[in-house]
Amino acid sequence: MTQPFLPQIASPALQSLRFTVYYGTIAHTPELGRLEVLYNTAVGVDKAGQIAFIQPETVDPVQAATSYDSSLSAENIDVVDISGSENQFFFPGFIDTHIHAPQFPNCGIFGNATLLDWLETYTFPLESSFKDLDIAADIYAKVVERTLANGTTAASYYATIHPLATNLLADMAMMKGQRALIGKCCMNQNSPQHYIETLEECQKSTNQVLEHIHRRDAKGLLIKPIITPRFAGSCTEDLLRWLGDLRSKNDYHCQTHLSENKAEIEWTMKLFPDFKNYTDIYEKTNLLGHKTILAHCVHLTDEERDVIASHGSGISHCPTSNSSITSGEARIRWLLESGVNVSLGTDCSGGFTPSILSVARQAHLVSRHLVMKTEVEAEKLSSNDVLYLATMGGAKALDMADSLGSFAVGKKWECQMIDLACEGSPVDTFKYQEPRWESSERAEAEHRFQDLIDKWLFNGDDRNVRRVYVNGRCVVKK
Ligand SMILES: O=c1[nH]c(=O)c2nc[nH]c2[nH]1
Ligand SMILES: [Zn+2]
Repeated sequence: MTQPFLPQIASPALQSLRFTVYYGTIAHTPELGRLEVLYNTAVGVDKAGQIAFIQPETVDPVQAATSYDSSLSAENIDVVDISGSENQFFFPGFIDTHIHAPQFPNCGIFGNATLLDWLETYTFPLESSFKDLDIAADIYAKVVERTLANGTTAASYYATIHPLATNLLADMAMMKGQRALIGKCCMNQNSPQHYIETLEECQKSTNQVLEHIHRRDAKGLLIKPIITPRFAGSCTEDLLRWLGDLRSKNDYHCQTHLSENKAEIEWTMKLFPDFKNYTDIYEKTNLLGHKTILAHCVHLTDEERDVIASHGSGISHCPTSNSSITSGEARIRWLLESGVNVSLGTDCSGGFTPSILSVARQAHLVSRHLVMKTEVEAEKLSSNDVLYLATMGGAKALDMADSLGSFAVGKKWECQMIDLACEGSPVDTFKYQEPRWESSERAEAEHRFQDLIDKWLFNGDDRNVRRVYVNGRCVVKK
């Protein structure tokens, strides 16, 4: 069958690039709980958007570039210099591993609902309107713009059941320069009559979306498909098996919801009585792999956690959603300690905010609520823990830890330039708020910076995100 003509999209994240040196403070959380800050650092970024060198404590960024490669000179490189400001720094882009793009208009609208009635009352009516491509184009443009403006350089999106609207979401991410996994939502049972597919329709539309994304970005430079059964309750066993086999044959990413709410678990086990537990449904239908992202996981048993760990699947922790629709508190330390990788998801619109910074803040607070119940102090997550989940944790969940999540030679320059003292900044910084107890200048500087990071986490927002870089290119400039 000949394919219809597909016009090219010029993505700002794939435009040609000169060798660029970024110069100033860089900060990241390369390991759980550890903040590393490098001052007066020159980071060389090559034409492919990859980090070529990182040279801390440098006085001359051009010289750093020419000593890396003698064919470079001041004329053929660009320098972005933020070294003059104590309140500006580069930080890895946020990675949102669970977001429902079509639910964006409902952010903040959830009343007193809990999961199953929330789906019926708020979510399915909105999602079903995406058969209208004008509505889809409008909302998908906004969600990509809004998440990028909040420093989200990569996102794993759920779309709706509609293949054409899902293709539009892929195009929108590409056009605006956001790295994205795009999932056509699959559901063939327990859904409203006007918002459901048969098994055959779902197979056909899933293939239509896979084909579109492969044609749009054959090498997966920016966008990739992700197999997306909504959750067990909305899929028959034969659909789950078909999707599981598709996933494993092609080594595709996969995403779904797991163990979010107690009523949901009870209902799911009634629908699938031959399975041991909720996780077993996904394991037996071949949906668990190292590129599978499981959202929520609030009420897992030890046995389920171990099965997830054995498959290397990642978890998307969605604490704003879990608080809003009263699902519970996921035990993140318990998951991390068993070797399960955890990342963060906004889960718009179960979650009310498109900002991963806000979600990180909520993850920090929810861990304290857990401690108030369990009295196990070790369950508390630190600022550096939650920033790790927002960046490196996300990179691992997307199976992109080799290229995203922190600053290292060979990784992509995919980050945000944060300014805590920009005009209109919600963060107040005080000159006299100096560290009080340090024995060395370096320790003093590190504490001062940790304070700044904490203030950013708790008081910052998108106003502090001044530039966003994806694949080495600036895609947001405010
Ligand atoms: O947070 C959630 N959002 C959803 O859209 C959904 N669908 C099934 N389960 C879900 N959970
Ligand atoms: Zn969700």
